[in-house]
Amino acid sequence: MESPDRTGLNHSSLSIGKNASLTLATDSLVVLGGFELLIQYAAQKSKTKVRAASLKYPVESSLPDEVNKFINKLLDRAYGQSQRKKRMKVLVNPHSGPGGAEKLYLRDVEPLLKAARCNVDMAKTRYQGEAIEIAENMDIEAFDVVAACSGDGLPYEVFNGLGKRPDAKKALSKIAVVNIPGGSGNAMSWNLNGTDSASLATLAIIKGIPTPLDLVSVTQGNTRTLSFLSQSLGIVAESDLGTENMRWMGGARFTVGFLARLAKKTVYPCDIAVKVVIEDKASIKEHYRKERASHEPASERRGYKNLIDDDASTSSGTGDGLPPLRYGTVNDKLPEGWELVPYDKLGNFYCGNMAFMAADTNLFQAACPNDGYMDLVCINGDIGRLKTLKMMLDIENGGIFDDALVSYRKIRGYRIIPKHQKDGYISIDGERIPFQPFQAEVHRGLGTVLSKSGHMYEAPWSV
Ligand SMILES: Nc1ncnc2c1ncn2[C@@H]1O[C@H](COP(=O)(O)OP(=O)(O)OP(=O)(O)O)[C@@H](O)[C@H]1O
Repeated sequence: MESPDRTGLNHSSLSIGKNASLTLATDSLVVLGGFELLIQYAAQKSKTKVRAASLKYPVESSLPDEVNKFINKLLDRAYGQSQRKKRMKVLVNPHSGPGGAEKLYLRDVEPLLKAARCNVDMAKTRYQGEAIEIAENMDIEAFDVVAACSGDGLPYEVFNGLGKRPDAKKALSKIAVVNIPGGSGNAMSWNLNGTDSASLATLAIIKGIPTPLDLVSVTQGNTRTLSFLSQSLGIVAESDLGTENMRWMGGARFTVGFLARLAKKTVYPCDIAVKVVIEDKASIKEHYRKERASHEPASERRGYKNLIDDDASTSSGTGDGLPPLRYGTVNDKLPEGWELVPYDKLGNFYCGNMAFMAADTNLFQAACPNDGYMDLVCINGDIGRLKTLKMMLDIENGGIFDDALVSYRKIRGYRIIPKHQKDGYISIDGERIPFQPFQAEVHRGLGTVLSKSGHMYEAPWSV
């Protein structure tokens, strides 16, 4: 306590104008009376752009409690259940996208993160694979989020870096991996932020809700990698990976590549064994509706404890690293009950974990972030060009799920062995892997992302 001096004034208190004073309390500064209230917010500039803006109002109140209550209420409304002042490790791929992700970051992203008082630690990636190292070695206690300002390639590396740690399970559940779209393929952002606009995505992330995400282990040779988006073999993989020379086109390169290959009616013969869980489309619709209506807490959306399955008990494992593989690797003998079936006319094998594969490509209409299943689409390659073109249109208008020529299943694992073809394309999350047999299985809610809804994708076409 400070005692008044000879003038009779208390120096802990300073009058700063009409009805206003500053008071030094034991551990804080109490501002009484007239002062300014600063509100920083995202101003809508166009359909696809928001910008950081601020409003200042003089406040003439001698009741700081009243003002604080108002501020807290405002922030509650703005953030809901989302965490404020997120601590973010931001990785910018300077070579990403047609215009350069770095410029985009400085202009559209950073001012919003600052206005939201996020604690940002930004690094530019210097070479391919660096994001794996950064995620593998980061202090997970110091951050809530790793944000990749890039295409889908960098988030893929971040998941895999977190997966390499001895404390992988904890790291993957504590750190939310998000994408600020800056590449040419921004599927992750379409699914979770509902946009490929960098500024709108940043706003979605600032307000995002932690959401468990199923991750898929892919084994090939002696490697095990984590996939968060998709695995494909056939026309889609080829259209994506076989068109690197058309990168300047941006998203259109995919469609152009697809149409060029379609004209050839190519088939990609394979032997495939699948652990199917839901086989018919009516039951898949039922399952999807249940997921959409379910609001169980995030902690209940991880591991396999709720799944009724003969091999469920061994799935989560007790160690701190990645969960053990329930179905072994591609080098082991086929798991019990699996049967290799020849798909001699396969045109497209596409296994998805998210709903959108690109802008306007909501192929996996029944995909859910953490239902513990992968969605498998198989389409024959010999079905005729007109029908295939109709299918492409169906993807755009939400009719692909019900197309009788499309096989759609909810599965928990598979093995695929390409045959009668020396080389070809296999894509894991848009990255090319060798054209050799591989096996995949899903781990329920192993990873974490931020989403707008907290439990579903931002897809326009559900089932
Ligand atoms: N400085 C760098 N130089 C070269 N490659 C890099 C660099 N930083 C990151 N990369 C690599 O770039 C690849 C593409 O990453 P990104 O996440 O942007 O996905 P993308 O959608 O393929 O991007 P885009 O299609 O726009 O190039 C990743 O494999 C990543 O490791």
